[in-house]
Amino acid sequence: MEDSESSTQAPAAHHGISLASSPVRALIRMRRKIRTLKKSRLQLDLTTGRPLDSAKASLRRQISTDRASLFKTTTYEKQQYFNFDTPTLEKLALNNQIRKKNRKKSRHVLYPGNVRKCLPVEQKSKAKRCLLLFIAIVCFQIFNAIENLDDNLQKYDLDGLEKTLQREVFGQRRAIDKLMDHLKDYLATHYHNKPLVLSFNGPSGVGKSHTGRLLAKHFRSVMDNDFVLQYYTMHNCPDENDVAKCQAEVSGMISEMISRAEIEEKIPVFIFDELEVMPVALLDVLHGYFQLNQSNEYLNAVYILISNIGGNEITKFVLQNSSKDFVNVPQELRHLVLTSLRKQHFLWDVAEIVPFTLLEKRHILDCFLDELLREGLYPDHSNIESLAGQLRYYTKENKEYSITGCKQVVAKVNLLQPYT
Ligand SMILES: Nc1ncnc2c1ncn2[C@@H]1O[C@H](COP(=O)(O)OP(=O)(O)OP(=O)(O)O)[C@@H](O)[C@H]1O
Repeated sequence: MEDSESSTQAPAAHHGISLASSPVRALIRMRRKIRTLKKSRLQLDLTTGRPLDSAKASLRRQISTDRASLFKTTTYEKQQYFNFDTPTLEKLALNNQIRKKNRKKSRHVLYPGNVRKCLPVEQKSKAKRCLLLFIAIVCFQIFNAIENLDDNLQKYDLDGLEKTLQREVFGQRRAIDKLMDHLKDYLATHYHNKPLVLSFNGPSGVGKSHTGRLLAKHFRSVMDNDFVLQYYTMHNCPDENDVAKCQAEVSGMISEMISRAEIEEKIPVFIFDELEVMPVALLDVLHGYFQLNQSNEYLNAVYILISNIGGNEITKFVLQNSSKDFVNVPQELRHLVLTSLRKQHFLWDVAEIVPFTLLEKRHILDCFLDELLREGLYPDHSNIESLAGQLRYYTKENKEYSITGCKQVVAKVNLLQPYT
């Protein structure tokens, strides 16, 4: 009855299935076969009861075959029409391999297979260009600033000055180094927030005024004989009763020179010597120019204050530490000198101390040799030795330090008869 039912339904079903895909048709057939097999198995059971196992086995085989064919149709072979070909083991293995290969390949594929592979075209960024331009401008500005610093140092020929001082000032290497460091730092730029105030201190005859004279000569030569003031207290203001006049003179000279220097973008150099005898009223005037609350042009100036104040402290310190070789001026010595300077006036509070130390006998020999040559005399070594032997020395740790420095050298040489 079912058969007849299925045969009557077949055209309608067939019509529906024809629209469906082959896997659906395969499923329907499988269902039908299973039903038929079940039916025949039941019939056998009822009649003999024996071939149940073989019927089961054949049923399983049939189902697995159908499943395999179904799998093959849906997954492995893209056939247009379904068939009942049973796939062999080799075929299945081959299919597995193909599937694995396809999977592997699919992992690497980043581009569709039917188009050319090429890298995306890089877009030129405007921001990047602007950044590069900005970096170039900054580099140029830095380079320009460095060039300007060099320009300023060249303008004052500080290398030339250093060489002159090293050649003509004996036994004061540390003082010269310190002085040059300050000058190079300050004169590298034109605009400053404070004036440079340097104080030369040391015992008599060790080269403080000598160095001041060399500085004045140098800056006069590089600044067209202008913007350098040399002030000797005993010469320019010998009478204490004339202090008010001296004050007005000093103020006038400083202000006038600063105004002219500002127009030419130059830094004036003021050298004041013999400050140990300078009246306090005049020291007050100088102190006024070292203040920070002045108009800008007054902050661009170099002041050099020369005195033998603190000379005794330096002599004591050198004799006590004769065995030590200091690379820099010790802080302790600076403090000693500053203490005795403050007793005189507080204008040294803002000053950088440059201590000039005692000269050794070998430096005195250099002074004699230099002076003899200057005077056009024959530099006989035994003559120099005997002249240097006439001076007085402190003896400490096998070293001889001149008590009067090179101060008497000129006088001794002047007594010599010219060589004929
Ligand atoms: N270190 C030195 N190198 C070369 N020459 C020197 C040195 N010290 C002194 N002289 C010579 O001695 C002379 C006197 O020195 P200078 O006037 O510099 O002494 P000073 O240290 O200023 O002493 P004072 O405080 O007594 O004035 C100078 O003209 C110079 O010729």
